[in-house]
Amino acid sequence: MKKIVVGSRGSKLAVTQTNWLIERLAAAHPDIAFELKIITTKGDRNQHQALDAIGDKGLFTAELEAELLSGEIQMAVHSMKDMPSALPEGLCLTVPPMREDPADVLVTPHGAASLDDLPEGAVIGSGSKRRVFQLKALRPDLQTVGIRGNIDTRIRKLFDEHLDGIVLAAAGMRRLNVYDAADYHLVPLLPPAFVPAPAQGILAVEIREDNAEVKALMAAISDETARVQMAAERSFLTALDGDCHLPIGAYCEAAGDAITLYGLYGDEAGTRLVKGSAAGRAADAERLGAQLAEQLRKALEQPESEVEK
Ligand SMILES: NCc1[nH]cc(CCC(=O)O)c1CC(=O)O
Repeated sequence: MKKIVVGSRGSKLAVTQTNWLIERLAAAHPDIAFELKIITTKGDRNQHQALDAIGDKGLFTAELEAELLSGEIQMAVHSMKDMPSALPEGLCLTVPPMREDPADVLVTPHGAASLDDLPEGAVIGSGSKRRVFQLKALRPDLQTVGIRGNIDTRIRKLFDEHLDGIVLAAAGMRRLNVYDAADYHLVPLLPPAFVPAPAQGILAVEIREDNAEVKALMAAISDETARVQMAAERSFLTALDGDCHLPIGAYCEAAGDAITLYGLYGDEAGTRLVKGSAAGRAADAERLGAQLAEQLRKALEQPESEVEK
């Protein structure tokens, strides 16, 4: 029986979503054995350092990419939103499988029904500039504290550190089956009002460019809408040369062939944050991303631009 080795980081989320993908591939290709291989990355070994402090690109991907290039694994699975915008020579992404929930979600111990229900001066845990600056634009009285660790750790810190809330990706919570729980409450922060990270909820399947065989295997479980959304959102990110030091968000709404891309861009200090949108056709997804990026880059340079409410 032919064997395909699928590489993944060892975090609970990474393993869960890689197994999700393997199950789908195995169902579509019963004659092939798909095998999980866990690979530790530099990002996994530096759990307690702030991401900003480590800060190099490919923190969670470099070791997997080395094993793709050497042929030890044939596929590497990541969260698309953690993928650097440029891939190493010789590697590419396949068309992705169906997208999970793209929204962010505020997790609270109080049972707040909306952001407005949070107490005055509430303390929210998040280390993401995109999340923090958007929250403060909506509720300027909110305080924020940095928080790191995997999803379970962050949920534990919500209680241990007596926070009023944390912001997580709905996708990760749903994949780990912790979206519904008795001891906390959820306030979905829905796009386009609250803009998620580019490609949040989409899985990246990275392969060698010359491996037509695995590319063809992925075709059986690929999703055209996710492909178009990924093209538009990632093109926006790439055009802004985005890294995690800047607040950058993008969400592409797709209704058949008609797409609308929503973007968020700001400066490092969060003193300026601009939002905008551009509409077009699915075939123009990449061009739309680059065009919206240019529009927002210019808007941010205008002295009168300010934090949007
Ligand atoms: N930054 C970590 C990370 N990378 C991917 C996800 C969730 C899954 C996804 O967005 O696809 C998360 C957790 C989070 O942001 O809450």
